[in-house]
Amino acid sequence: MIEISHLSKSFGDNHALNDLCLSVPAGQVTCLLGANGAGKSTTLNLLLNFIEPDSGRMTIDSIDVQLEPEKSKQKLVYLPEQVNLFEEFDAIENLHYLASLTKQSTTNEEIAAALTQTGLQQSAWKNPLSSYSKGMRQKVGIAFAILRKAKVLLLDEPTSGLDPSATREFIKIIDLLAQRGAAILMVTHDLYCAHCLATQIGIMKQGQLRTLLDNKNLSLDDLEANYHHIISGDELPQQAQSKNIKSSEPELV
Ligand SMILES: Nc1ncnc2c1ncn2[C@@H]1O[C@H](COP(=O)(O)OP(=O)(O)OP(=O)(O)O)[C@@H](O)[C@H]1O
Repeated sequence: MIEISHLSKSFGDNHALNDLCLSVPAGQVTCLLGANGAGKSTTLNLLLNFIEPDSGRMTIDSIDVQLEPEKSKQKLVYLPEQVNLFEEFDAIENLHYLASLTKQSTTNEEIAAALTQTGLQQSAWKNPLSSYSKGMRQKVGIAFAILRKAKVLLLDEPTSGLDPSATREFIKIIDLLAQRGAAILMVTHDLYCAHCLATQIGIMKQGQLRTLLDNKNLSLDDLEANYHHIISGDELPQQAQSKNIKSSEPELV
C-alpha cells in the first residue's frame, strides 16, 4: 500500500505538487490523469526518492520513503515509459542481471515461469532486447515485478505507443498483478486504459489532485466528461456530476 500525506514540491516558483493526499490500497490499481505538467511524474519521482519533497510524507508498505529510502525501494518495481535494459542481452540474461542487482538468487525455471505469465512468446526469450518492441520490453519489466513479488508497482505512461492488442495484453497482466495483491499506481493519458483497470482515478491539474473518482459504475463517457470539465472547464453533463466522486479533497484513510 502507498500512503501519501500532504506532499508538496516546488521547482523555484513552480508549484509542481501542492498538498497531495492519496492512498493506493493493496490489490487495486489507482490511476493519475492530467494534462502535461500537472504533477504526475513529480509524484512518481518523489515516491522513488529521485527528488526530495518540500513537505509531506510518503510510505510504501508502511516504510517511510525519506527515512528508509533503500528499504522502501525494495518493496517496489518502477516501470518507466521506456523500459531500458541491456540491448545485447536476451530477456533471460536481463532478468538474471536485474535479480543480481537486488541480491536475489533466481533460477532459470523461475524466470521462465515469470516470462510465461507475461505472455511473452517463448521464441523471443533468447533474442537480444535490441530486437524487442515496446510491448515486449514491458513484459520483461513486468516479469521482473513478478520475480520480485513486488508489493508496489509504479507505472509511468505504460500504454503510450502500444497497439490495441498490446494494450489489451498489458491490461490483463496488470489486472492479474493487482488481483495477487499488489498496490499499483499508474500515471497515464490513456483514459480507456484507466477506465479498464482502475478502482480509483485521480485527475490532477496544476499540481493539485482536483478529484478522485470511484471507477465502480463510472462509464467511460462520464470519465471523459469529468476529465474535460477539470482540464478545460467544459460543462459537465448532469449524469456525470459527482455521483462517483469519492472526495474532492481526498484524505488519508
Ligand atoms: N526537475 C525539474 N526541474 C524543474 N521543473 C520541473 C522538474 N520536474 C518537473 N518540473 C515542472 O513541474 C511541473 C510538473 O511536471 P510533471 O513532470 O510532474 O508533470 P506531468 O503531469 O508528469 O506531465 P507530463 O504528462 O507531460 O509527463 C511542470 O511545470 C514541470 O515543468
